Amino acid sequence: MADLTLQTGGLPFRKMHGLGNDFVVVDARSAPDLVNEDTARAIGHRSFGVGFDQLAVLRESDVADLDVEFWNSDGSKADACGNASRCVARIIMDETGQKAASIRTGRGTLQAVDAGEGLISVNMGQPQLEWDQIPLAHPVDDLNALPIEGAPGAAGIGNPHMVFVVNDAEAVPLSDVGPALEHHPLFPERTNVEFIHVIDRQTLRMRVWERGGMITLACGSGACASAVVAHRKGLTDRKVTIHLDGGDLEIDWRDDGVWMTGPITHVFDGVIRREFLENI
Ligand SMILES: N[C@@H](CCC[C@H](N)C(=O)O)C(=O)O
Repeated sequence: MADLTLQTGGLPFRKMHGLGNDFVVVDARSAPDLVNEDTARAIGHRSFGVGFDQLAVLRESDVADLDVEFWNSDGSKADACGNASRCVARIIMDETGQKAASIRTGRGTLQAVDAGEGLISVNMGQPQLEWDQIPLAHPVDDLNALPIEGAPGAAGIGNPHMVFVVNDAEAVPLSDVGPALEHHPLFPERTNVEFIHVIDRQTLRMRVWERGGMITLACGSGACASAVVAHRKGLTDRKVTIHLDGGDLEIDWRDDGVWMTGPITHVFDGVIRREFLENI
């Protein structure tokens, strides 16, 4: 049973998504702050719970507009979630009426801006390009060509990513190859796994197996890592459009960090019933 002191009838939440990468957002400024590994896993179950790719918990911050914590549906935590960061930025902008927002995550404090036409941009910071920052288990000769079949590249965006350049990302049997790659021993904290193919110097196609054990329709940090790896391999410019299963993200690796721009959707609000939470 979850350790709860629910004063009310349950746990209010927002359901949001960025390109089909979907989130339950719990605002712990006004709702019980009860998310832990067990509640995250239970709420995240698509048949027995609400279902999400990530859960975001919002808290008061003394350095940014909000502090945010991210959980995967397997109950693990993630320091970064690009698409959820864009959703949280929209919440802040709606609350404040401002066109900019700051969000403190495990990745650091991120800046986001309203890019107009329903788009939100967030600066995911400079990529982590040292083996122990990503982290890898040990140094490698070349971060752009890891000693793994297929010579993937690696980059950290606050979370680890392994990026394979392939001839046809559509043809990759993600659910067959994803689990073993997520748990590859070179990545002691597991890893997100992206497969990209180059359409032209400004355009990539990407599919993703996310750490946490799932295929998602989009991964913002994965799109940033893919853009960084493709550029470092000499395949693309610093600014690219990435076609994901759920739609397009624009990634621009600028002097001040990797900016990601795309749409977000607030789908509905709900309340998780007290009885459900008490029986986890
Ligand atoms: N979907 C996210 C990434 C979520 C975290 C990831 N599964 C991890 O464990 O690192 C995004 O939009 O960045």
